[in-house]
Amino acid sequence: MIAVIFDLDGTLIDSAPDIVANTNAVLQELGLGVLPPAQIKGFIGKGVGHLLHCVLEASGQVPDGPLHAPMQARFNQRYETAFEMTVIYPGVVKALDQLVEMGCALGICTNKPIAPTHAVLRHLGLAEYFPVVYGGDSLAVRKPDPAPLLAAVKDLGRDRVIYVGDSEVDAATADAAKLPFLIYTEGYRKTPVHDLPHDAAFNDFRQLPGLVGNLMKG
Ligand SMILES: O=C(O)COP(=O)(O)O
Ligand SMILES: [Mg+2]
Repeated sequence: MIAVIFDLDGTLIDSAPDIVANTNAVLQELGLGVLPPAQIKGFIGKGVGHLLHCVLEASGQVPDGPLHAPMQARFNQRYETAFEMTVIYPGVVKALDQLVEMGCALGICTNKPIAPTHAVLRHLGLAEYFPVVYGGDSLAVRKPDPAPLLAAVKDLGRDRVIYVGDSEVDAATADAAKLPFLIYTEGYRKTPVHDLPHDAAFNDFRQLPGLVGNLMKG
């Protein structure tokens, strides 16, 4: 039997508008100027610590200097309710229902911290699909280290597993975990798809159950 494990930001949900707003609100609280949304969006993918490192650097501050810890505390405080603008990508719910009907077990492995991950899944009505959820702070290491993904694989207890994500980090994580990888091309990736290791690419969630079905057969 098969398990399908998903990345979250840029894969199942478009959360960038809230991450951008949260970042700029914190920058303003600290008396720093706001950054362009596209620039902040480019920093998503390696967890909050890395995002704020890049934001401080782009703001002309020392990336891991004295502002980093207070900024992270403020960001995390807001993060658990920062989902007003976050939406599920089109076709995701139907695809998840179809995967469940096909007998797949579903999980999440994201670099978003676990508290806002659970909060946004509940808020969007997605929580019940995922008995196994690993966040960026669930273990001592995060993606691209394969450990959280491999822990999710172990918890789901299926003999075949596919990882689905949108980014360079997800491709590297699946590669390190030696798992088949499906890449959703409408998320926050910066690298051309053909430069990333992947088994198949899709731009519409209506394609996903068929791609999973093909990998199950192969
Ligand atoms: O929080 C991040 O940096 C990205 O989260 P993701 O792993 O769900 O894409
Ligand atoms: Mg992502």
